[in-house]
Amino acid sequence: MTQDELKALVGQAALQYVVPGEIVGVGTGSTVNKFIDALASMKDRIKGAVSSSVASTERLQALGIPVFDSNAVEELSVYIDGADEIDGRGYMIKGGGAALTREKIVAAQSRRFVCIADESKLVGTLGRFPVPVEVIPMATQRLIRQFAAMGGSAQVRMKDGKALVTDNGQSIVDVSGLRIADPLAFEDEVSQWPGVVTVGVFAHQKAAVCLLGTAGGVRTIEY
Ligand SMILES: O=C[C@H](O)[C@H](O)[C@H](O)COP(=O)(O)O
Repeated sequence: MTQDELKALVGQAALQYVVPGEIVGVGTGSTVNKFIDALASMKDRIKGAVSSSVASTERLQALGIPVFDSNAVEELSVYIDGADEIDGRGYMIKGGGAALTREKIVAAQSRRFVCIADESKLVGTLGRFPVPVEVIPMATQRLIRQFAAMGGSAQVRMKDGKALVTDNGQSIVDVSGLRIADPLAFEDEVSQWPGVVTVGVFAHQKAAVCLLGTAGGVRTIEY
């Protein structure tokens, strides 16, 4: 099976976690796009979605799925999203699609995070994928130096020759060369640095379940 087929497989499998009659939290990315397409088949049985990005909102609305503001909803039963890496404890790196801040917000208002990923995303220790960090642009260079001091190499993410601008009007730095043995401590530390909006390590908002797409089918991992 191709990676795209594995993504479609887990996108479809995630439907079993959607609670009929409720609003579902929806992440961002190529795997979630498969989930959104599958969700269209049950759009008449759900109230709608809270979305984590402009891109997902547009896709949901194009399929006729109502999108609610996160402030209009107190708690969601389930949040479904992909990951750039997930480890054996359900800790993740996210933000390869630059949507990490809104993803963390919607994950935080959800009781259960269901991660959908193809098997290439499963790692022993987080850090092979450069950690995305959303930052306030005026803090970028100082933060790059702070990451260097902890052994990382941070680069501003570019798009069309300019610093990428997130849905929230901020920048992203991608930090490579880190080995994140203690994701909770890493998230806690970096989140406190002035100028950091969101660090793309999801330890406090970790996955409760991972639906992993493998050549042998969907493997369900509960944490
Ligand atoms: O910002 C993007 C998100 O964190 C995505 O969930 C993550 O990058 C995985 O995306 P994909 O399913 O495209 O690999």
